[in-house]
Amino acid sequence: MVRALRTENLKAALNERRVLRGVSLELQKGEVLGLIGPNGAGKTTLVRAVAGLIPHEGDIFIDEEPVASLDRRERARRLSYLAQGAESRWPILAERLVALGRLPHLGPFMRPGAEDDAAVQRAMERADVMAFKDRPVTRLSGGERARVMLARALAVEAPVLLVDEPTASLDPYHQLQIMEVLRGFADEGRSVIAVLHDLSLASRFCDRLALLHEGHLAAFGVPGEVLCDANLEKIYRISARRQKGERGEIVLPWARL
Ligand SMILES: Nc1ncnc2c1ncn2[C@@H]1O[C@H](COP(=O)(O)OP(=O)(O)OP(=O)(O)O)[C@@H](O)[C@H]1O
Repeated sequence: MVRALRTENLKAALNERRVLRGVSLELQKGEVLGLIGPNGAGKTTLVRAVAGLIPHEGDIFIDEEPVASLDRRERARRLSYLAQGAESRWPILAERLVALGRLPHLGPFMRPGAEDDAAVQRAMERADVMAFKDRPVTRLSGGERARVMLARALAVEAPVLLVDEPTASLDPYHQLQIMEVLRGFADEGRSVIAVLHDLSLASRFCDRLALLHEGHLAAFGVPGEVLCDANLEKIYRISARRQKGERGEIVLPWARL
């Protein structure tokens, strides 16, 4: 297995509050890694630190290169990020918004070429948003807009994709579709870190899970192990039922403890 990304003792503070307390994890090529944990555990802070959006201590490597050695454009080509609840306030047409995902590939004064157009089409087809391409994003439903924003992140065609709660506002059909899109993206040899709250989707579609709790990495491994009864009880304060799936156990949150 080849590593796509790793963090070493990653720490971050927000307004002097220590939020990440030394997280070391790694992402393999071809892997979907689910980043899970209760509200406030530090998941968004971790992906924002990896995306270079907040100051941090510790090291981040992409393809074994320290990200600190990459310029902004190169970092944006290597790592695509979809923020939690990403929105556009401007009535830009959906296709134009997706095309913004190609900006890291364009030099100053360069116009998009055939390869950029093809990447935009691929991303829109994957996210199932071709039907909205000529509509202003401000006139789409929340779930439709969320898929357009995902298409923008996919259009970068970066080796590493970071997505923060990509299924949050989607109906069950599109939740499954987006998880299949992320799976397909990784199966092509790219890598995904997805912040997820839905433990059944996480256990079904992710290769491994990183469980954050109070800024620490509480568990890291295959879903069945990370979502063991003891972790569910201690960290999530729930019990679960389990079902056999293609990749191991699928965990269905069942009762509060
Ligand atoms: N700007 C801020 N200043 C101070 N503390 C913050 C700030 N933003 C977030 N926090 C705190 O940092 C902690 C981690 O927040 P973060 O958003 O990373 O959690 P999360 O795991 O993504 O949570 P959720 O599942 O609720 O989205 C929380 O306790 C939160 O209250």
